[in-house]
Amino acid sequence: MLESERQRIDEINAAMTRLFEERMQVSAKIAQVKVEHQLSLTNVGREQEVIASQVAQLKDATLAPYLTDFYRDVMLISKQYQAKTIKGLGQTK
Ligand SMILES: O=C(O)C(=O)C[C@]1(C(=O)O)C=C[C@@H](O)C=C1
Repeated sequence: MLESERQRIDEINAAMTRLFEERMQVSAKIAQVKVEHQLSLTNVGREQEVIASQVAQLKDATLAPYLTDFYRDVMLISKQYQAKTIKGLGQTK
C-alpha cells in the first residue's frame, strides 16, 4: 500500500532538493550584488511578479493559494539565507 506513490514522492523530492540547492546558490549571488549596490533584501514587486507568473503556469487553478504559500515560504527562506550570507561577507572566519 502506497509504495509506488511514496517512491514517486521520493523522486520528486530529490529533484526539488537539487533545484532548491541551485536556487539558494543563485540567491546568495544576488545577496552579494545587493550589498555592493546597497539594495534592500526584500523586493516586494519582484516577489509579486514571481508568484503571479508561477500561478499563471498552473494547469489546475484550484492549486493557486497553495502555490502562492509555497513561493512565499521559498522566498522567505531565500531571504534568510541572503541575510546569513551577507553577515558572513567580510569576515575572515
Ligand atoms: O530577485 C531578488 O531580488 C531576490 O533577492 C530573489 C528573491 C527570490 O528568492 O526569488 C528573494 C528576495 C526578494 O524579495 C525577491 C526575490
